[in-house]
Amino acid sequence: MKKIVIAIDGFSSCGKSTMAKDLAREVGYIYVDTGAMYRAVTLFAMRNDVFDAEGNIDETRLKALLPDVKLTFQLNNETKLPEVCLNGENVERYIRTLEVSQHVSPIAALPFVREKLVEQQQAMGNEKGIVMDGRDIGTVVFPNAELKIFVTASAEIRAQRRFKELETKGMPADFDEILQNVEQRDYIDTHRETSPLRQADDALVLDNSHLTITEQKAWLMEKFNERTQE
Ligand SMILES: Nc1ncnc2c1ncn2[C@@H]1O[C@H](COP(=O)(O)OP(=O)(O)O)[C@@H](O)[C@H]1O
Ligand SMILES: Nc1ccn([C@@H]2O[C@H](COP(=O)(O)OP(=O)(O)O)[C@@H](O)[C@H]2O)c(=O)n1
Repeated sequence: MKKIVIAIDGFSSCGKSTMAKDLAREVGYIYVDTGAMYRAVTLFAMRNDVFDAEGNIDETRLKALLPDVKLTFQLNNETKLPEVCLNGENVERYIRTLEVSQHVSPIAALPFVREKLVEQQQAMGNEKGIVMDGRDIGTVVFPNAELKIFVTASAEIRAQRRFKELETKGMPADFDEILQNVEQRDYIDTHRETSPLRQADDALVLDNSHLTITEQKAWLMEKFNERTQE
């Protein structure tokens, strides 16, 4: 069967990585969470005094430090999923906090940050057989991807899903704060100048507001089978 590239984009917290991971596991493809890469750079910026007390970014400082940032992925033996490492340190458990979520979109809007990460993402897709999720995968990273999905769901439903997830992970947060963060990131991600979040013209749209994880998995599997058998 021919190997393809699958690009999954969409709004924050709508289930992109859940779908992407499920499919990759099922068909034996590599899964890449590009949001984790932007989150890791954000964690690096937070640890290295790139933000001032008001949350403004010292771009000159970040630009100077960025060549020292090395992102790699390490397979978790239990979950069999790749986890992001920042200069060799597995930072998976630090990058999903609300604090990182509150700083990530302005960092991801910086062209010099995107340039570095997009280059690494494109190199990972050279051999195909990859499922990548993010905001600009079908539009910028892999404009020729054989299968492009654009996922969406209402902001309230997305915030509820994230709320439940943080609670389960033992990182409880305020629902209104999560909702505000989801809406704020959607705004920044869709309005930034470089590679804004938008649906690729040839993407299939999935509103999964009222789909279960099992239903969305089956939907994606069907699309995958169609594309690989064409
Ligand atoms: N269809 C669905 N119904 C209910 N919860 C879902 C669904 N899809 C994903 N989730 C849950 O929503 C949360 C966010 O999903 P995730 O895949 O991390 O979203 P994204 O990658 O788009 O940010 C996770 O806790 C996940 O288990
Ligand atoms: N390809 C990508 C992936 C993420 N991002 C940025 O990184 C942030 C975090 O991405 P994520 O996928 O982890 O976000 P969630 O939807 O999982 O909360 C997004 O809000 C975007 O600002 C991006 O700009 N481009």
